[in-house]
Amino acid sequence: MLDPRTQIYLASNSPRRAELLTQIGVRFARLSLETDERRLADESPEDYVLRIAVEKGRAGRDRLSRGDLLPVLAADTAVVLGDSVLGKPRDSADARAMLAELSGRTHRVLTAVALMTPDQERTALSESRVHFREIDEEEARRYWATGEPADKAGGYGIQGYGALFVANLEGSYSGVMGLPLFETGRLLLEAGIASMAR
Ligand SMILES: Cc1cn([C@H]2C[C@H](O)[C@@H](COP(=O)(O)OP(=O)(O)OP(=O)(O)O)O2)c(=O)[nH]c1=O
Repeated sequence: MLDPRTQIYLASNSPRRAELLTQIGVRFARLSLETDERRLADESPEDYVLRIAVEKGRAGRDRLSRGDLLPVLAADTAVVLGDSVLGKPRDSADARAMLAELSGRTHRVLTAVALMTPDQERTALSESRVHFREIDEEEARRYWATGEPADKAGGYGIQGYGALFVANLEGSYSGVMGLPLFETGRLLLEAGIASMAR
């Protein structure tokens, strides 16, 4: 049974998104999702993450029973290097190739947030720039063995061992981790949902 104090649904399987939403004191229930995350030909990285976040939000809303009017929040994160968008690594070789590409360079992390209310779809986009120090093959191998890269866009987690690679971050730490809290709090407020619940 749904706790009557629940404010929104979080349409996400990501434990990080749940952790971040808890951080700002929003009372939520989770909806799990299966989403096709393929990028369309000629789709910009910005359009791509926004489209996927909206699709996740709509899929979540479609799962609600009739008459359930609680808003649905969803997000999508991509690591962008030049023209390429790095998703989650397929395997060890893919993950090590991603780290080799990111090594010693600056990449962007885009996270789109979508908030679906019965009468409106609101979106926000967070962009961060992350500079990695150089990472050698041996370290990339050890990093894969920790299990951390497997389920993360770009094959790293800034909130974990991945912090060791981040020489500089310009933007939103929570956005890189998967849910930009400033933008999320603003969207929630626009929809009349208060954070900082105790
Ligand atoms: C870059 C980076 C990504 N990530 C994670 C956040 C997201 O969970 C994941 C990006 O994949 P997403 O497809 O955005 O999300 P997801 O499939 O994990 O979850 P959902 O059910 O909401 O679709 O990478 C980190 O945890 N730390 C990081 O530093």
